[in-house]
Amino acid sequence: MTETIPTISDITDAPLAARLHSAIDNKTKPLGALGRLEALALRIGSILGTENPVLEAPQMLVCAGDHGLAARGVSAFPGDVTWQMVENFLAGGAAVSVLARQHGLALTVVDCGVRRDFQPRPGLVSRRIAEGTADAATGPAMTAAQCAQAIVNGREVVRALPGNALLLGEMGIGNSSSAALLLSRLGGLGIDVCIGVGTGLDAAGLARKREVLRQVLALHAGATAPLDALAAFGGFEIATLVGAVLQAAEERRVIVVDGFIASAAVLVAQALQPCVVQRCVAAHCSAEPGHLLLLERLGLDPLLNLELRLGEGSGGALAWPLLESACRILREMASFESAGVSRKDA
Ligand SMILES: O=C(O)c1ccc[n+]([C@@H]2O[C@H](COP(=O)([O-])O)[C@@H](O)[C@H]2O)c1
Ligand SMILES: Cc1cc2nc[nH]c2cc1C
Repeated sequence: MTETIPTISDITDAPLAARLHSAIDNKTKPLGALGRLEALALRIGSILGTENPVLEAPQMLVCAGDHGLAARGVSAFPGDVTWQMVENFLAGGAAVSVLARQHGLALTVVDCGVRRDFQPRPGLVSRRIAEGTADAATGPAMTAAQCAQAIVNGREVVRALPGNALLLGEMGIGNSSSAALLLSRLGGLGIDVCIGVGTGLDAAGLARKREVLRQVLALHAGATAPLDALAAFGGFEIATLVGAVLQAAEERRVIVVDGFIASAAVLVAQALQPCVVQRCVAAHCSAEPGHLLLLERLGLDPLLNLELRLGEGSGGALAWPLLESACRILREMASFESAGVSRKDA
């Protein structure tokens, strides 16, 4: 049986980091001229434990689930959009479907608890906990047992996937509320700065979301431990992603973090096992205002700032070519010595 929380080791390796630094500095370019791509190359080399990293069989994992809280009008869209978008992912028409195809990312969609049954088909993995979470405004979104099961599910799904890179994606109407609540509780921030328009609330909708989330936070004042907060605020797709992050970290895969909601899953995983973040690359900074605050708490610098607020893993897919370029720079760029290029005058 899979344990819920694995121990994630510290992968700090000073001699390897020094070799990577010197390999990057000896490439045919002025010192530091490849900017943040150099830090990215260093990070990927450190995660994969080599000066010649090759990203293999990258996996885009989109976890989907419904939220009881969505019935309280905290989203601009109806809950049915969760299952409709799962169909769209599988039919190949969603943004993440298009971008995953473009970049050669294998797409797996996990039904973690969508309020609708799906016909089995390739690319869909069924790991349903229930037909959506309970309403977090009246009690915990999930039980401790459901939360633990969702984490184990995420671990098992990733364990069965090939490759050494995992891109995180999610879908769930109402899940920007879960992410805001998790950030507030685990990040020690007032709820107001953690809330944004999500799928596009108007001013009245945003005011309603603020009011609902203040009440939810107060109802679960005692849920301060990471797993208690996760169970209180949901959702199933976030808990499944927590398991996916823990498993990928244990296997030393490169973890590409998407927007606000995927990052909230990493925040929970970090609270459980701080070293998971060593394996993470932040793809982008979402337009959802809490995301920047969340990334600061993770200590991650986002690669892109395209004002995305879509989720699905779309930002991870867009950032993917940068990770591939960083690896190619390490593997294929000539050094001053090998190319016979003169160094800077002393
Ligand atoms: O990832 C983000 O930064 C992001 C920001 C805003 C919205 N989303 C997506 O929109 C949904 C959540 O928004 P909401 O308004 O329903 O809470 C969910 O399906 C997410 O994938 C995602
Ligand atoms: C259409 C739509 C697509 C999405 N993809 C991720 N979250 C979403 C929310 C909506 C509403």
